[in-house]
Amino acid sequence: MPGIVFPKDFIWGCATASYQIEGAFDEDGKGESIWDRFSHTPGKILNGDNGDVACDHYHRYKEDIALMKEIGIQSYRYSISWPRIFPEGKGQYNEKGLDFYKRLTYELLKNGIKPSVTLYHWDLPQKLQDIGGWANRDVTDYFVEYAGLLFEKLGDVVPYWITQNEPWIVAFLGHMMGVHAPGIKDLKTALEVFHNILLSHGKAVGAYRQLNLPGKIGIAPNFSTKYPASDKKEDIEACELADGVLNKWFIYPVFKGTYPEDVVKFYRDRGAHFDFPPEDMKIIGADIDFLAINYYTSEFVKHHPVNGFVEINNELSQFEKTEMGWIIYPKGLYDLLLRLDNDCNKIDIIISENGAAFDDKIDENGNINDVKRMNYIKEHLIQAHKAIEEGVNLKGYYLWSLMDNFEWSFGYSKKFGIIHVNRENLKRTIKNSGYLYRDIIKNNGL
Ligand SMILES: OC[C@H]1NNC[C@@H](O)[C@@H]1O
Repeated sequence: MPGIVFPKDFIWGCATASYQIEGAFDEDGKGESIWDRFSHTPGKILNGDNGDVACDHYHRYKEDIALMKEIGIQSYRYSISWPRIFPEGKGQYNEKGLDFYKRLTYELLKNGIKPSVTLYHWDLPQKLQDIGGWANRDVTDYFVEYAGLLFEKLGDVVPYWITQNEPWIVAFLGHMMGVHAPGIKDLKTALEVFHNILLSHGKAVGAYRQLNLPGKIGIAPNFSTKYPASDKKEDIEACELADGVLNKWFIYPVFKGTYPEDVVKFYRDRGAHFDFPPEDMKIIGADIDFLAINYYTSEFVKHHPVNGFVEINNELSQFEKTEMGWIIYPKGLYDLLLRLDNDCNKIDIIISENGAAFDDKIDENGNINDVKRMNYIKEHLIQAHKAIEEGVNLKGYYLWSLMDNFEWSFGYSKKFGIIHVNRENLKRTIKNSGYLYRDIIKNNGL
């Protein structure tokens, strides 16, 4: 493979999220989050794991930033824990909580690492869940109050802001499947939550614009590319529906001012319809500076007589899978990038998450030769580069994740890090994938 070189100003980053790495779940005035509540509820998380300590990043952030510097990370995507800032979700803010993020942000800047801040990565203050959570439209205004404080306190030094992480996961895993916090299982609630999260995003973008800040603001949906399992008409239609439920359900409201009609009908036919003021769509469609995409895998789709579609990756033995059971399908990233370039008016795109969980082995010398993760990274970067050559405005890549961390309902059993974290003593060890990433960054390519 001839040397692949990315554009000279391409951003090489890595990503984490507050609940997954910080720990200090009740320290310095932090309020309870819905993930504190969920992970403290017996039976919700594998092995009874929780984020009480996590990777103790709250206390070890300087050590972690030193590791980022050793690898050469140019930008660090982290999320802010809303209940650390507003323990009750609104009202009086917690100076000590804000101080942690000031210290973290300035330590990054001191080390020449660009901060990329995600305002919401799932840890809603429990007090807001107690009044309905994201299904309560008032929470969109409390989100703007929270975002506004951070814009005011950090907006002059943080160049990249992401309003919401994976609205679809929050809405459907948290409010329809019940496998994420707050553990609700109701389709209508999930649809209301999804809408309110997009509404909160649009309102926060509006607030950001009012302040004339020097940075850029976007949103980070999760996408996966859908392929029909056969060229049968019924499978092609099923694939269209699956693409609508996940991908179009985000793209249409944010970029086309409406929800996709076929999917609205799909939900209405299942007794779930939600109403909202039509002027919401203008707010949701606020102009953003970049689209941040989280891509891990793709799905092959078949017709299903009752549900309309079924995803059949579990039956596909021809693809290697990660520890999450997700097929490794790098071309899905290329196809997604070309599609988004077309559907989203050639907007600047950042890959805000891409990575893989594997069952890493530590050798007798304490080294971790995680070849599968190294191959995953290389293969996806090759596809990303192909998309750039096709004219896609891809501006950066944030690897998920900097370190092994709390993988939601799977607890600490699934490891995505390029840095290993010993669960006994929290010792950090850079894996061979971390050294590979160091070389990729140094060479600005493969
Ligand atoms: O499953 C891997 C990642 N996916 N996107 C959201 C993150 O919080 C997850 O750890």
